[in-house]
Amino acid sequence: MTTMLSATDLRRTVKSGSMTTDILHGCNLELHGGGLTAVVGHSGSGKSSLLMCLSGLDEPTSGTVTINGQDIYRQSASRRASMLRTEIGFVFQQYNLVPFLTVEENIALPFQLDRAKVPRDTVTQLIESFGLGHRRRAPARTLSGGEQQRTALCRALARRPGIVFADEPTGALDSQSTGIVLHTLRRMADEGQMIVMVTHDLEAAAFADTVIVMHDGRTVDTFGRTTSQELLGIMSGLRA
Ligand SMILES: Nc1ncnc2c1ncn2[C@@H]1O[C@H](COP(=O)(O)OP(=O)(O)OP(=O)(O)O)[C@@H](O)[C@H]1O
Repeated sequence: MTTMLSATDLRRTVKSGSMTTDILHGCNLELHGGGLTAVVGHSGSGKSSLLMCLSGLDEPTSGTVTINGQDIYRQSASRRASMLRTEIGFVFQQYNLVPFLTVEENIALPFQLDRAKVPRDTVTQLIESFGLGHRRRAPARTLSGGEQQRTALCRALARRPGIVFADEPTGALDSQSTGIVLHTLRRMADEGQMIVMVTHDLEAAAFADTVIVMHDGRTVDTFGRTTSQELLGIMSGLRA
């Protein structure tokens, strides 16, 4: 089954003392099937907040998020937890690796916690695709930031969840590693994996099938494949 993701009129308000801040106020999207989607927007426009709401990690104040027609915030806590484990993968800006486990062991860990068989061939293919073959037996605490980021991507993708959400997946990478990651994400999307990434890098967004533009807590536009130059023009038209 190809995964479908939709969000309708998502709003997220946070309260701190007597202060109320609307960080999302009107986000809508509809994505069908696999493919790579990029969420772009100026700093503070709400990209990471949107990703947290879409992925089931932060309940919106109002609005709905559906995955394959199921409203994820209207499920029981145990059902939502199970959806998070089986249907959704997330790569955070902090990579959340276990420092004393190796690259391979970190990727295998979610399977072991679920008492599931580790798909060794998939793990090996991912490690090679993301250029980590020479570091596979290195403990995570010895990895560079970019290597940690790529290990976290492998860990999320190894389970082949319906959707992988990634917050700035190339944020800590040099240009060579950025190229490896984007080409690998592009290939996986072509093979049917749905990937939704937040990025401030318009060159990275140009790899996506769909580009969602955020501004001031709202999704303001959606484009098909586009170039970084076109995106630069669109972004400069938005008030920073
Ligand atoms: N828990 C919170 N409490 C108060 N304000 C918050 C909270 N979370 C986010 N914000 C504010 O909401 C706005 C959107 O934040 P968010 O991190 O989603 O933006 P972003 O587009 O991902 O930014 P960046 O590109 O800089 O990472 C920012 O102004 C941020 O300071």
